[in-house]
Amino acid sequence: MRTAYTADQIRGAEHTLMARLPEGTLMQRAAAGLAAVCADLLGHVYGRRVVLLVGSGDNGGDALYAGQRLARRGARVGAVLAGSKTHEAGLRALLEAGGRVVGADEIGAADLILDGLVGIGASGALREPYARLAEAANAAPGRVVAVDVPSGVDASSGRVEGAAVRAAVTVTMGAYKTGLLVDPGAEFAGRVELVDIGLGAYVPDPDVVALGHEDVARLLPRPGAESDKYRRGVLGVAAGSHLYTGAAVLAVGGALRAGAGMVRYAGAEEPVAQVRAHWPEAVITVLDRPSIDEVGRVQAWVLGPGLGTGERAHDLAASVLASDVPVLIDADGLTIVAKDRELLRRTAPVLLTPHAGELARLTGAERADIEAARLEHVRAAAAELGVTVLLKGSTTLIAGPSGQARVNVTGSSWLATGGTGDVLSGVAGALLAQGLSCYDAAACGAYVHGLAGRLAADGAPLAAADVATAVPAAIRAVTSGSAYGEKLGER
Ligand SMILES: NC(=O)C1=CN([C@@H]2O[C@H](COP(=O)(O)OP(=O)(O)OC[C@H]3O[C@@H](n4cnc5c(N)ncnc54)[C@H](O)[C@@H]3O)[C@@H](O)[C@H]2O)[C@@H](O)CC1
Ligand SMILES: [K+]
Repeated sequence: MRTAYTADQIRGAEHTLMARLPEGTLMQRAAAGLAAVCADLLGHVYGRRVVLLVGSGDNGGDALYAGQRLARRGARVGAVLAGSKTHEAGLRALLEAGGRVVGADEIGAADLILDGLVGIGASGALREPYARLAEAANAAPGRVVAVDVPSGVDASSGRVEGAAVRAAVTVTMGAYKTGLLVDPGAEFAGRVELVDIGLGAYVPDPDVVALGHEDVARLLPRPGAESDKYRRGVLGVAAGSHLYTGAAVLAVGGALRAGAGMVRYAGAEEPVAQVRAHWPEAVITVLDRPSIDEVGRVQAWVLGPGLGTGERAHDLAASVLASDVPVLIDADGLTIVAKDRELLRRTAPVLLTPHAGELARLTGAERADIEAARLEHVRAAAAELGVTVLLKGSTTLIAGPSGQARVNVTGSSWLATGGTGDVLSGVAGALLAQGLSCYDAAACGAYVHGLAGRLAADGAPLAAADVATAVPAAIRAVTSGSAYGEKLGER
């Protein structure tokens, strides 16, 4: 499990820890870790060109002391001093080790660029000359390593307003910052390396959590000796229409592959024919009227993929939501409840799985605003609607109604293709039917689905059906502890 924190949380913990240590200890620990990662990236250090972008705060101090360590090992280290002031002791240390102060024109010739412009002390968009230096680093051929946080990325939220450093690696001090895990910030951070500076015992409850293999393995339901198909969880799927038959096939496929004891599919004749052809395992009800009265007992429903948004779809949604079991609402189901919020008034749990555009329809926010501040918006929507919300995207976020939030780090850009969302609804729905809470079903579903996407893609394009096929392999990888695809920043 990775736990991440806001800048204020980190600052509080650092304050407590710093009071117990000789002055400068934490910065030396940070610099040592930073220099080690840089040396690793450089391969051999002697003679290599390193340019430090040094801001006016302690983030610049970290860069200067790391530069000192690299200079001692024979690197040619130059510092671009960007601020109105500079960490004096750090600069002295660098110069004594043979480093120099250089102009921004040297950025282009560097093998490695260390971004120490701003860290958790930043506020708002980068000012000049920082913004210009960030752009120069991005345009340069050398590897860019961000100190603590890529400058221009808000450490607490992942927001990026204006220019920001695009790092190959971010070396973060003491604990992960939320903005390194949440897009757009996560995209700028590249691979994230955590340096232990002894902060662990002093951090409060995390702002956001990213599950790992071991957490998901612990949460995933496993059939016991006494399990039969009913006890393993029966999922109802209300999806597909005469126009959109594929969504039904993919949702049912995802559910079957994710361990539902049984899937009851309820739909019109056209999607029924397709579901039957693909999944003889599914138990079918052809719906003559928009009601689930004739469908047998289920433990959870998936509602919405390819359902359409007309009157008939609305009435079917109302019938599903009138049941007393958890309901996952996706795609057209989201459009229906966005127009008729009353449908969400129910006592059994609800899990919504929108992308940013669908969330915009639900809450009335602008899509661009949601994309810019994804965590804030998913949390607000969950609190306002009193449900669990999974916001799809390059980093998928999950928020519960009382403010808890998780981020999924297994996603892959190959998953951005039609139909993968339908598979996800089936996977998460199957987990709901097996008794997981909405929050756990969403997080485990996203995790397994992301991993299945990586396995299916393996560096090449995939079709949504391939993701469903790869779900058992993903579950196997999780439960056997294989490290495949677990590293942050590998996307
Ligand atoms: N406090 C500690 O004990 C430790 C701090 N560490 C480092 O210190 C950093 C925090 O240092 P600081 O609190 O000094 O803050 P930063 O160095 O992150 O930034 C503060 C400085 O940046 C300027 N600034 C803020 N926003 C700006 C913007 N948008 N454009 C241009 N300039 C801007 C401010 O005027 C201020 O001078 C951490 O990110 C980490 O790198 C580490 O050394 C670990 C230990
Ligand atoms: K930085």
